[in-house]
Amino acid sequence: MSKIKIALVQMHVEKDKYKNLETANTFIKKVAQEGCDLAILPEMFTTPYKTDNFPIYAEFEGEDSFISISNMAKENSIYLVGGSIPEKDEKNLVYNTSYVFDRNGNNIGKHRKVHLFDIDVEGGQSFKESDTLTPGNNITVFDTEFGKIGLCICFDFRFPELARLMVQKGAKTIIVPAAFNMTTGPAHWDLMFRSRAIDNQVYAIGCAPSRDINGPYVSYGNSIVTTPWGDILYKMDEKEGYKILELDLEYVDKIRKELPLISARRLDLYELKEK
Ligand SMILES: NC(=O)CC(=O)C(=O)O
Repeated sequence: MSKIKIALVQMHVEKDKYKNLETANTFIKKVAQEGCDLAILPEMFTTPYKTDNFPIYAEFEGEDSFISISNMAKENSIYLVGGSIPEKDEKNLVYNTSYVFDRNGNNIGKHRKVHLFDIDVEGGQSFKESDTLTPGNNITVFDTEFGKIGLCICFDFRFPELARLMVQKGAKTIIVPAAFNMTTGPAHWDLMFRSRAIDNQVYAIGCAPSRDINGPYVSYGNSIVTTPWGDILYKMDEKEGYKILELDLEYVDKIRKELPLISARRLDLYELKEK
């Protein structure tokens, strides 16, 4: 299967977790009816993006949000990258976790954000995920009938090594539930997606919450798809909405053949390894 219809769901996130799950459900039904194969929700779509909220909204794997995302996939017979949600473990450590479900609602992927978003930009955005979150330790690639897809969360995508390791594991597409802000978004969002796409000759897909200027963290929005050639195939604005796009995965092979980068690496001189 070389063509995949993906949907970006740039939803509004509010305080009520169950209202957020309902909003996601409404969008997922709609994009499935319009023929989408795989839908993507934003980073931390069950809670306003605020460190204090994460432990309060956190759930064990298999609890309400997990079940609800799995049901959305199953009832609509689509692959679903469930943005991310705060997940807690038996030691009460909290992670920023993305779950992926197949068309039968089976959990086929899980990524815990590996690089925590700790920044302090003078005159701009400050944030410290490590106040309440613990980083994950895995590089994540999941399998579909459309081939292998890499998955990471927002700040993770700033680290070129991680994207390259996903590609070394076979990814031709990389999906990134994300939430840039009004300091880093205008400066780096497009550039980061285009850079990772060119470096790795992949489709790079970012899905963000819509912008809420009254929220504790103002999301940049602008959910995006960049091509293996580095073009922006599509970019949303800041408002709530969705977009379905067809991606041709043979285009990845074409670009990799015409402009060989992955195959032309000097592995006798340097090497990147997963530990
Ligand atoms: N929210 C993030 O993890 C990252 C982000 O906003 C940025 O890198 O900028």
